[in-house]
Amino acid sequence: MFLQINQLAKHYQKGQTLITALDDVSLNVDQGEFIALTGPSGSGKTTLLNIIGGLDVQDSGSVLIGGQPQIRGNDRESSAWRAQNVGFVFQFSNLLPFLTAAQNVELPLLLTSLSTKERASRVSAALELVGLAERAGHKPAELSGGQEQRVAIARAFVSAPKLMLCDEPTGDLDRKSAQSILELLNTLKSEFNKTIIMVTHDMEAAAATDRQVVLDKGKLRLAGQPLPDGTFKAAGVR
Ligand SMILES: Nc1ncnc2c1ncn2[C@@H]1O[C@H](COP(=O)(O)OP(=O)(O)OP(=O)(O)O)[C@@H](O)[C@H]1O
Repeated sequence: MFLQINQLAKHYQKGQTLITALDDVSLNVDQGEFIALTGPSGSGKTTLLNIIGGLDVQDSGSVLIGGQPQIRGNDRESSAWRAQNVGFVFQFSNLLPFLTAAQNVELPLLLTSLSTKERASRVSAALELVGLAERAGHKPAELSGGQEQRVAIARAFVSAPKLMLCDEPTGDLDRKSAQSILELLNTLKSEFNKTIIMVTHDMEAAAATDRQVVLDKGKLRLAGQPLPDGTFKAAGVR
């Protein structure tokens, strides 16, 4: 089992109120699985994604990636751990506007010991993979929304993480661009054996994955095989 999430709980204190963001969440994910994480607004999806990726800390419970606990924090060691293990893709591409596509993709590699030449070769391979080799020298403002998201995926992929965590990656895109992003994520899964967890409100996007997991008020409710009409067949949470 590649990703093991055991009995996670997370609360936030907001004034006098204690908010339960995650309540006893357990989930196992195989290497090479593409999972959709769905559920109403405020159900804990982003909290779960951030805890898996080491950006947030749970109150209790554990997360093992490849059998190892995460290294958390904001220091160099935890940033390097994240670059090697987890690739993040967000709803908005968060590319740095003053850097070219290639320079944006290179960013996570600056934390590694790779040489300039090795970095350049990884960056071109990643841009090639997302179909944007010819746009390497373009700045984000010169790219379409879908292209920007492809660059963001190349940036998440370039450091060769086994796990890709995507928070509404198609949320800001038109249907056609969204479709091509979903195809790209499926390529990362099938050709590179990446494990992908994608938060989405879009049932069509969820149906493009292997399995849906639903959060409701911080509890994992159901997991099942998505059907083409966007509904899913209930199944036990593994
Ligand atoms: N930093 C924080 N401080 C206080 N409460 C928070 C914080 N982050 C999240 N929450 C609360 O925790 C709950 C879960 O939030 P989370 O962002 O994980 O939900 P979500 O399912 O991703 O929502 P959405 O679909 O709207 O993005 C919500 O009630 C939210 O208000």
